Amino acid sequence: MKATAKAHTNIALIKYWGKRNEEIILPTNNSLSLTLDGFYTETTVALHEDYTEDHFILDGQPVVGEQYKRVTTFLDLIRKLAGKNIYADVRSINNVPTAAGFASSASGFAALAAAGTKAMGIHLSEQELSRLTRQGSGSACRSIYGGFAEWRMGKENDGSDSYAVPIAPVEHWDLRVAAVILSSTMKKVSSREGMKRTVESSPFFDGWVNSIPKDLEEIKEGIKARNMEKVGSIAEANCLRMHATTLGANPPFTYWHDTTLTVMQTVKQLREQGVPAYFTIDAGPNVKVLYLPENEKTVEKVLREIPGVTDVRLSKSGQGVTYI
Ligand SMILES: O=C(O)C[C@@](O)(CF)CCOP(=O)(O)OP(=O)(O)O
Repeated sequence: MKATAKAHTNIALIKYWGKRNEEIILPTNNSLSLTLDGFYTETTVALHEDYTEDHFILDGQPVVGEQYKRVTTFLDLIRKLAGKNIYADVRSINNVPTAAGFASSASGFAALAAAGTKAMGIHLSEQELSRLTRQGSGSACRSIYGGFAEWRMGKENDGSDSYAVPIAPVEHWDLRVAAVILSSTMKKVSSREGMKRTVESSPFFDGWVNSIPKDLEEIKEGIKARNMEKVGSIAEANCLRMHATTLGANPPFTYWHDTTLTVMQTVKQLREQGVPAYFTIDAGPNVKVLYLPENEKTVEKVLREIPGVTDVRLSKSGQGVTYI
């Protein structure tokens, strides 16, 4: 059996930052994201009776090591669900500028979960697919849906109630995102390592977690009302609170470098000039800027002129996972 699926990456407006369970990936807080049209992964899973292990080709290159291990471990979950001990040839094409700091693992694991379950003959609801995808990479569970999605952390220890739910479809609001790509040679602390260190050692972590419920409630009201100022300011403040936790970790760290700060200041200047733009930053130096369609030309021009910016990639909100 063979199946192909396409999934888009997503940008968190309320960040997932902290795990309460590393093994099955359970978070310390709810999160909320916007699925993006511009960046996606297409994955084909083909089952082979004669294989004794999985084969994984990413953008034409065989994958080995840690990345291979994460994929084959994830496929074990699907094999267990299907009650089949069969291996697969997995081929993924990433249309995600990994340099853009987008978690290509988000679109990658969502596409893999969809193609893998279909190839194995398992029919999951979107909620069940999101719950499975979560165990590949937390943020990926939100990419099952298009538009705005919320990952509910759940209360159970087995993860049975930890999955994403749709908040508003793509058609609800044409909110745009510009991925500002910076030339960065910084050694990155992975989101997984960064979260772990922060949870374990940052005195600011509890303040971060306690701030989420109010942020989440208010940003959902803002999305419903298509209120750019409300959604943008909450997203920006939430991102700053997330990154504040890293400064308090032991050893302290930050994902930002000089150009990151310049972009943040430029976004604030755009607002002072009457252009509603807001930034958010994930586990890397790159900045994502939220803006409205009517301001696209101004926003792109201003961002491209910032020294140290190597590219600006524009995206609309995108669809959830689809089968090709
Ligand atoms: O996307 C967000 O909510 C915020 C972040 O991007 C960081 F800012 C976290 C992404 O974490 P992920 O790569 O999903 O971790 P995994 O579960 O260890 O694979």
